[in-house]
Amino acid sequence: MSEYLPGLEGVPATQSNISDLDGNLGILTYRGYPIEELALNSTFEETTLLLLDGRLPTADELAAFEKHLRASRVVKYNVRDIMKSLPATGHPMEMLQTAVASLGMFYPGDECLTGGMQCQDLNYVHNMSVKIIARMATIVANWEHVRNGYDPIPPRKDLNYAENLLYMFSGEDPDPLLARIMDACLILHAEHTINASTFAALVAGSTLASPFLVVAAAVGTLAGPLHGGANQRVVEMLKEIGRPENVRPWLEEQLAKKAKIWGMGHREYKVKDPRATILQKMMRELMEQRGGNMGPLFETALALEEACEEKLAPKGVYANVDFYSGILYLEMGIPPDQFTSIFAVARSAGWLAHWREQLGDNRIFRPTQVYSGESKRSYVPISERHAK
Ligand SMILES: CC(=O)SCCNC(=O)CCNC(=O)[C@H](O)C(C)(C)COP(=O)(O)OP(=O)(O)OC[C@H]1O[C@@H](n2cnc3c(N)ncnc32)[C@H](O)[C@@H]1OP(=O)(O)O
Ligand SMILES: O=C([O-])CC(=O)C(=O)O
Repeated sequence: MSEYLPGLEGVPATQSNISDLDGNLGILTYRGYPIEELALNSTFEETTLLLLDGRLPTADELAAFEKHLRASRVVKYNVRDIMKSLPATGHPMEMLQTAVASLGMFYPGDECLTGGMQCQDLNYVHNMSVKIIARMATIVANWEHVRNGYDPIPPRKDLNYAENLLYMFSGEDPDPLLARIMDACLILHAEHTINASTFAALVAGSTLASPFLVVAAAVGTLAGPLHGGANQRVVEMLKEIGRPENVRPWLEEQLAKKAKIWGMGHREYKVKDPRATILQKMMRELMEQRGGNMGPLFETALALEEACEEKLAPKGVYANVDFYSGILYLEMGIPPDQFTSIFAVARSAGWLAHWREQLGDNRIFRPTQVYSGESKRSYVPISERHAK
């Protein structure tokens, strides 16, 4: 019998050439390029094409891709009507999963199947990927207005992906610095090897489900607080702590209760997540640009990270990507329950790159289990059963 490893820790579930990480050194690369270089020099559009195609595009290729993305932003009014019918009190990730799945209903067909085999049509795979990645931002930003009883703000073709995302939230021309920070955030969140949501996407993709359902499966998986949903919890936690001087007694109490410290810990990293280092630096630079006052949330986060290092570093638990992202999103006017949706917008690039890779050499995911239930027994008529 094979050994059961809870959470599949250390079990290779796929072979991929999209991204790689070294959890002991805190190194993350997309297609071989260090994340620090991409965050500094690339754009979300260019990084997306890198993830999808495997190489950095030429200027012409990038321009054509950007044009295609810009032309694909509008969401059909039927999808907006579905969104309008959803309760405003629901979580934005539930709306996002519903809306992405419903998008697929407008593009029916069995293009994923070629004579019962996986899709070999790279044009179809690329076009569907562009459709989904472009519309993710529109759906997420539209929801902000729909749930507040307003008409959504239509996308603009003259703005890049990050600028347009911020514009669709606020209705105002985005601040160039905040737009550049959002662009870097999207790059940092675009891909991360075989995390839980990417695994969910692969499992769905391996059944030859449509790309809309692949992404819907991944959105649902990202939503949980042990994964992407942690970014919302981090800001709620920092607000609860309130001030840096409250950190230590609060932390003692949480650890005594064996409670989770949101934004801390990672299955793969045994050092600080390199993305958290970049996000923290961006937050510091933003605050310095604004006169040097770090603000209570950021100061509390810095104090909490320092206190956690004493208590949790011996277990290899350090800040992960979700620890500083939310504080940055707040500065951009994004409400906390939309933080994970912004993560999903970015990660759609990685999910679809993995979908394409999976289709290239597909075999359905069907692992085995270690059965731990009763051995064979005979059915008991209801009249002969007794409460225990
Ligand atoms: C984008 C992302 O998904 S990044 C991750 C976002 N998630 C979070 O921030 C939620 C908080 N973190 C966690 O729950 C975990 O660290 C996970 C889910 C990320 C990783 O889980 P696992 O790899 O299964 O680690 P596991 O839960 O076994 O933790 C190992 C040890 O570190 C401790 N630990 C791990 N994370 C934390 C934390 N955030 N707070 C307190 N203790 C922690 C565990 O209690 C455990 O201690 P023990 O050995 O004394 O029992
Ligand atoms: O890799 C993981 O398990 C979670 C993570 O950091 C991500 O998906 O970005």
